[in-house]
Amino acid sequence: MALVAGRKTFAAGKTLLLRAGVWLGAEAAARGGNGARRFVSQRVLVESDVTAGIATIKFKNPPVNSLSLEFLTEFIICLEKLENDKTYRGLILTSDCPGIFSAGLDLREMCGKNLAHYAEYWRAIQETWLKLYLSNMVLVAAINGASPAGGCLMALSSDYRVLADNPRYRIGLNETLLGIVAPFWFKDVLVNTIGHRAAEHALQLGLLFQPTEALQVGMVDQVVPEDQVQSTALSVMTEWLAIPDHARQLTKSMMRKATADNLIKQREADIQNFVSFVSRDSIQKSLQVYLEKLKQKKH
Ligand SMILES: CC/C=C\C/C=C\C/C=C\C/C=C/C(=O)SCCNC(=O)CCNC(=O)[C@H](O)C(C)(C)COP(=O)(O)OP(=O)(O)OC[C@H]1O[C@@H](n2cnc3c(N)ncnc32)[C@H](O)[C@@H]1OP(=O)(O)O
Repeated sequence: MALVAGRKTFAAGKTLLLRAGVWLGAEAAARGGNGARRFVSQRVLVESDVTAGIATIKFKNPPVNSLSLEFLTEFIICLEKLENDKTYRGLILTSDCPGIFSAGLDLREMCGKNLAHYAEYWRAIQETWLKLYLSNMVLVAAINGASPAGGCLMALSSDYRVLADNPRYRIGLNETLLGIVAPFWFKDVLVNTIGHRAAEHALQLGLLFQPTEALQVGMVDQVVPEDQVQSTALSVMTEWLAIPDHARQLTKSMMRKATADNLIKQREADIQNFVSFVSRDSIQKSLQVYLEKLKQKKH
């Protein structure tokens, strides 16, 4: 097992420092005789079935799988490894944290930090989304927990969404409830999924949908009993993998390219927008109040 601290080159010639020890010697991990491999990194678990060509990424960033910079760094590396390894044609995204798919962006990365940090963080968010949204693999989200904001975006960026039937597992882009605004590319992905009118309604009110509502509005494709989420994701994956890759990939690209290009052509401006927005005193105050409310909820 090799622990490395290095540099990861991102688009636009920028680099993201790998702060965390990240395990890159994945292939050396336990490799069963049945074609099963298990990659391990600190915050991202990758299990794979080589024979079927299917990998499963389990988010493992307790307590709530927030998208911290360290988590995103590991996640991007895992995604790249899978994308570049032609063994894998399908990827299931799910969570290792009971009851939470992902709490979305890590609010601590957006509070009380300097401008360079906000820029670095936002670039990692953009990179994660572009890699997910444009993946050549079939992506199925097995949503086994709450999925607000950035967590919802990860699910929406998949090709198919299976949500556990538990009223506590709400999903949606709730940014306005935090006093912030969903970026235009979050909005674009929501519009592509549920249509303009429903997206406008959901975004303005920051709606978090319960499973039956999410199914009704088209935010997820299937709602199943909690203990059937993984098996359903797997059988959906098998169906999708029956389609010839080249035809499916070109079709996916045809459907998604314009949305991704919209961000790609203005990545730097989008970073600057985020930095100037999030560093405003009023926004910092809103985020701090929201974080404080989350903390006090327990007491
Ligand atoms: C002009 C516009 C230009 C540019 C755009 C600008 C800005 C917009 C930018 C970005 C868009 C933002 C996207 C986001 O994703 S923001 C994050 C939104 N997420 C949420 O609202 C979820 C908040 N969390 C919850 O609702 C609950 O925690 C949850 C349902 C996920 C789980 O509930 P549970 O009861 O199981 O746990 P808690 O006790 O609430 O939490 C445990 C622990 O974790 C901390 N926590 C929770 N969520 C976050 C988070 N997102 N980031 C950081 N920390 C989080 C929580 O405070 C608790 O901490 P502690 O008390 O210390 O244990």
